[in-house]
Amino acid sequence: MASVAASPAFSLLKSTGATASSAATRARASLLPIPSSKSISARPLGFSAVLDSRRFSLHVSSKVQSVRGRGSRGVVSMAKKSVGDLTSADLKGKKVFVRADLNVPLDDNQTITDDTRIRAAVPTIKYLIENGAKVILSTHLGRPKGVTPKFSLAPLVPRLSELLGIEVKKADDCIGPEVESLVASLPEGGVLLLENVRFYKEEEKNDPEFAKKLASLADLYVNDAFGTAHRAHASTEGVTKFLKPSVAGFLLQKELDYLVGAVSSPKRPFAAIVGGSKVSSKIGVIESLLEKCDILLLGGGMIFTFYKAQGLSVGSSLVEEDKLELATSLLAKAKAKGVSLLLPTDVVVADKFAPDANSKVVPASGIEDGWMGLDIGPDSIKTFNEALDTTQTVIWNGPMGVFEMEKFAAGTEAVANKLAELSEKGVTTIIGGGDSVAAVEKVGVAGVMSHISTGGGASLELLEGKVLPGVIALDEAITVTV
Ligand SMILES: Nc1ncnc2c1ncn2[C@@H]1O[C@H](COP(=O)(O)OP(=O)(O)OP(=O)(O)O)[C@@H](O)[C@H]1O
Ligand SMILES: O=C(O)[C@H](O)COP(=O)(O)O
Repeated sequence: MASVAASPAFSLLKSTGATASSAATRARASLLPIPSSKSISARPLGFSAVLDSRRFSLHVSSKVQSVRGRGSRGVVSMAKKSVGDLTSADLKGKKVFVRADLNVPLDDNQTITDDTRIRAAVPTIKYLIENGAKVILSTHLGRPKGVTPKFSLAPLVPRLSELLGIEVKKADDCIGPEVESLVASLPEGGVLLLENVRFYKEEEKNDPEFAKKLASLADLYVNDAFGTAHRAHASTEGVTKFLKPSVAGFLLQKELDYLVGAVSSPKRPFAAIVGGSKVSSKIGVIESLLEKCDILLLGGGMIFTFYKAQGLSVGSSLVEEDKLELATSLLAKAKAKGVSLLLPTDVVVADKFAPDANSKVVPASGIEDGWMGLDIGPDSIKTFNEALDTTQTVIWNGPMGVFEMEKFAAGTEAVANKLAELSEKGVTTIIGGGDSVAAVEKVGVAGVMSHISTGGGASLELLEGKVLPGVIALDEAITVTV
């Protein structure tokens, strides 16, 4: 077999074995849905190939679906390079700049109220520690304007240390002599947490000089900050120009695997559930999913724009008057594409937007003046459940109603419970960030879903089919072996 190196990634891929039992392959295998089709067509970056599907894993970049595999026609591998492609030979003693998204919520006492993002960052950091790297960990917290004590990363240190099982050191800055000396004394397997990178306005400006200073601390770069991958900032994008290799962390890879991979090559039937407040904030997502899904279930505040576009009365429900034509065109598009688009047939209406409002269930055609729809009704839940029962892949973004108020939470909770039930039966269930994640957590079924995104804005942009700057900047891993 002759090997053709198609990018600088080749030597690393070759050393770890593109299809062998590398940590990368193992990590991906545990995360990935195995495509069911016999042959897979990949069209990445002007390169296309058809593989036999005897032995492969599937992973993706934000721009392309990639396939890594060995078939009778050889090996083709196209993806963003992953931290798992780096072995201890690549990592031992190396200073690795890891950009994570540890932007966690803190209460007034500076106590972390949800550590999901810290836990999600652990696999990459542990992998680096175990392979003898010196980890220089960077993140933002909040949206500070300059140095702001309440946005210091100090409250994160104890939880990070606990989860990693080592004492994490913290710097009081993210660049400069003090940081450099702390990096110099960092042992192999040690972790140094840099102070909030957004204390410098240069971060969000993606200032090249600032990026260069960050990069000068390390030998190579790992981006695991999926939640911030839609931002072209110095620590997410700028540094890649100065650090090679620049690779994806396990979390970033997993998010891409699900939000692009499983959505682009779903086990079918594939259903998308889209809710939330306004159709205007979900146009891109709906349009993109209409290209891929078999069933589209709509809920949340946006349905009233669709109702009104169909000539129904919506009382004082949320309506975007300037999106009526758009709603009509989305319905037509679904029909033209053969997508089964289901709008709720009944709704829970209230006489005011308040937890103690009077409420009742009415058919979609029966919303009276003075009443507003705040949840989908029981008939709709039944119809949605029946539709979901036929599926093999489901992605959900946006609540079905005002789930923050108990009276209007039934629709959202029903979807969360249905997805949990399906997940346990082997259906791939993906929760695409934002309030749907909060709903799944509230119902207590987060643990059974196939994937819960750690990104709000980033997951929306990915579902809209946008290229994320923090991903596209990473090294390609393209190998062709014939
Ligand atoms: N019928 C409704 N009327 C008014 N608001 C609604 C209705 N249904 C849901 N909402 C509200 O929509 C909000 C969520 O909408 P949003 O578009 O932010 O969805 P999301 O999933 O959180 O998206 P993102 O990922 O962008 O955060 C919730 O606060 C919920 O109360
Ligand atoms: O919480 C988030 O969505 C990410 O951490 C990105 O934060 P930002 O919206 O402040 O860039």
